[in-house]
Amino acid sequence: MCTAMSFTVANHHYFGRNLDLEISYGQQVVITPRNKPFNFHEVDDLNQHYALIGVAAVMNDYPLYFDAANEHGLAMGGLNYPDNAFYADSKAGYKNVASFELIPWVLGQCATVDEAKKLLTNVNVTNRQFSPNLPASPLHWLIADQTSAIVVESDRDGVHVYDDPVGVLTNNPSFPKQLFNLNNYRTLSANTLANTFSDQVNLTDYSRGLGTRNLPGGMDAESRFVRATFNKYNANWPEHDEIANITQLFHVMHSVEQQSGLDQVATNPAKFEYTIYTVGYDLDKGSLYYTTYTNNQINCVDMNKVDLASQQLTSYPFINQQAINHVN
Ligand SMILES: C[C@H](CCC(=O)NCCS(=O)(=O)O)[C@H]1CC[C@H]2[C@@H]3[C@H](O)C[C@@H]4C[C@H](O)CC[C@]4(C)[C@H]3C[C@H](O)[C@]12C
Repeated sequence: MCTAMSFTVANHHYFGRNLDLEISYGQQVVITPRNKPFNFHEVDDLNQHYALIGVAAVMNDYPLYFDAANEHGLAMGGLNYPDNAFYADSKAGYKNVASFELIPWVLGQCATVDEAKKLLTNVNVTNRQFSPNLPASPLHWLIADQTSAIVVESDRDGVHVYDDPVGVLTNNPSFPKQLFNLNNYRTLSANTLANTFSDQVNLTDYSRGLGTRNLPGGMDAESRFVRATFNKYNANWPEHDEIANITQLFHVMHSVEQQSGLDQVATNPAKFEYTIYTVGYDLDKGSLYYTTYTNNQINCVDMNKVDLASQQLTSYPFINQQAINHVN
């Protein structure tokens, strides 16, 4: 499972993502500069494009992005959508883009969600594999800029592009069902509540936080969708303090993280999914902040510190070593 969300705090814009999985693909933080060509199989190559920063597995010098943001503050993440995602063969008259090409194709040439929506009209997400040992993954995608968000789902009946008014995405079921399910939680509250049970029954407010008692705590994707959305909208944001905002963003993302041991992998019962990494993109500055499961310290990679006019990928392996601050 995974969780992604966009945040806007006063005039600061962020995009967060947890990658929950039991295996690693050797992913790193990867910056693709403007002149490193993106070659696609059926749509036009992008020889010059917007620069990207994100998390990717680099195979044959090709960045297979899990999530990324471009220099204009458009961000995108691919999240598991098993049993629902359907990728078709190439179809005449469509923009045929393989699932693994979608992130560079969109972020390479769109600066905003509106531009992405236009580009995505008439797209057909194809079932082409990157290589024989990397079959296409069943994904859906969250795309967000500083002001809005959309979700892209390629189902059996075609590609859907939904407005995402809450800027959150997890996994199954499909996005419209996740959004509708929020209605079931409309009485959740971060406030101290009155007794609406009955004025004939004496019920006391015996503990702080009772308004969140029915906030779902599960690892499942529906629970995380509700929890992530509630926590995002109710978190106090310091607004003008960048470090405090980043810190709060990580608190929200970690409120839906998967602790190892809680989510068994059905096909491999000895394994458990866990939050391998959490990223928080500063969409205004082009910085990527991250923590990993074994390193709670927030690390930062700034895309503007590399030569964005070059042609070479720059990769930074995740720092997984826990940094304990020994005080005596
Ligand atoms: C599985 C990952 C999503 C995390 C998630 O939702 N896990 C839940 C697993 S489960 O439902 O609970 O079983 C996704 C996110 C990005 C994906 C990767 C990226 O799409 C990049 C390439 C794309 C290639 O087609 C396949 C390998 C791959 C390297 C993908 C492997 C895998 O599908 C990743 C890592």
